[in-house]
Amino acid sequence: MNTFPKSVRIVEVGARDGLQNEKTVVPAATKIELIDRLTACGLQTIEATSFVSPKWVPQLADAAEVYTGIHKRDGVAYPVLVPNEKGYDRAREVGVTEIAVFSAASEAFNRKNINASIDESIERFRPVLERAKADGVKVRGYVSTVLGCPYQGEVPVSDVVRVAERLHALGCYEISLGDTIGVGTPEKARAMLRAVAEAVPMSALAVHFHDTYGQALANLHACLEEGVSVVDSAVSGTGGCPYAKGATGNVATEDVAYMLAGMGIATGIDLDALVETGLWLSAQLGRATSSRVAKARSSH
Ligand SMILES: CC(=O)SCCNC(=O)CCNC(=O)[C@H](O)C(C)(C)COP(=O)(O)OP(=O)(O)OC[C@H]1O[C@@H](n2cnc3c(N)ncnc32)[C@H](O)[C@@H]1OP(=O)(O)O
Ligand SMILES: CC(=O)CC(=O)O
Repeated sequence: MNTFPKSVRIVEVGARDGLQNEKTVVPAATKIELIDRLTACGLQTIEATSFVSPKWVPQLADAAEVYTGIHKRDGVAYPVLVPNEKGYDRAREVGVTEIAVFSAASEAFNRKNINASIDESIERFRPVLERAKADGVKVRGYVSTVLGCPYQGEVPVSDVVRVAERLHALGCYEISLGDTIGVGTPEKARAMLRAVAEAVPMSALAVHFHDTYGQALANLHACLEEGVSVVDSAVSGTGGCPYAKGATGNVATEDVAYMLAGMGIATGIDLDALVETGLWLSAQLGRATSSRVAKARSSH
């Protein structure tokens, strides 16, 4: 007997994960239009940008301008990535009410990505979480490299569990488990999620699959069967991390929404509007969409 959820909340990460790895800097006005279009598609959570160092991720140096420019709809969350207190200060200056902190299950990746060990990153997040609690700001936590690391290779499941548990204990209301380089396969993803769910309640877990090896939808299906009900994805299948070479985009939101609709699982998303938004974005980026649903719908 499966335990598929009745509804799924999709966390749209295209404006952040999707655009952080672009070769050219996408203009702030385009980012703002993208987020406004995504809002109109019925998404409940739209990650807007990152308040990280512009030296490390110049593509998102316009975070304040983008966050200020978007037309926020009541009931829709617009979280942003924050790596440290400086990022928290910058985010709060423009009125951010939800943030995400991010660490990894692999030491090697964490060092490359945020110049810190896992322990150091958790200590860096501690004052951020304390201030967020006092300010009434919600905090999500990411664990990257949950199914493989570009530098270390295999990542023990016990390392994923440990970091997820620590972020949850620190006060993150939800932990997103990221297959940063898209190497996972369904039964490995299922086993990893089951192990984490023994330490952190399933209701506080999300999954985040990159599609490098074409396994993301299958991984997702296995995790939905385990009962996860929050899924990260990126419109048009954009995405990638500048510090995880070789990884391709996230699973496309259009493809996730189509699969979930076919399974009778509610998302609240207007698929036609989303496909249109993804095609608009790929035109802005000057390349074809990576969404199979968008390709199928635009070929006839
Ligand atoms: C899997 C994924 O997709 S994860 C998301 C993608 N990856 C990322 O976004 C990587 C983000 N990483 C970073 O921003 C960096 O590694 C940091 C900020 C976390 C740490 O970098 P470090 O160089 O060790 O930071 P450090 O504290 O020494 O500061 C260095 C400079 O950056 C500035 N800085 C640090 N944090 C921030 C911030 N949040 N916002 C703006 N500037 C910052 C400092 O002021 C300093 O500037 P200066 O050289 O002009 O004095
Ligand atoms: C922070 C993320 O974007 C998650 C990941 O891909 O590891």
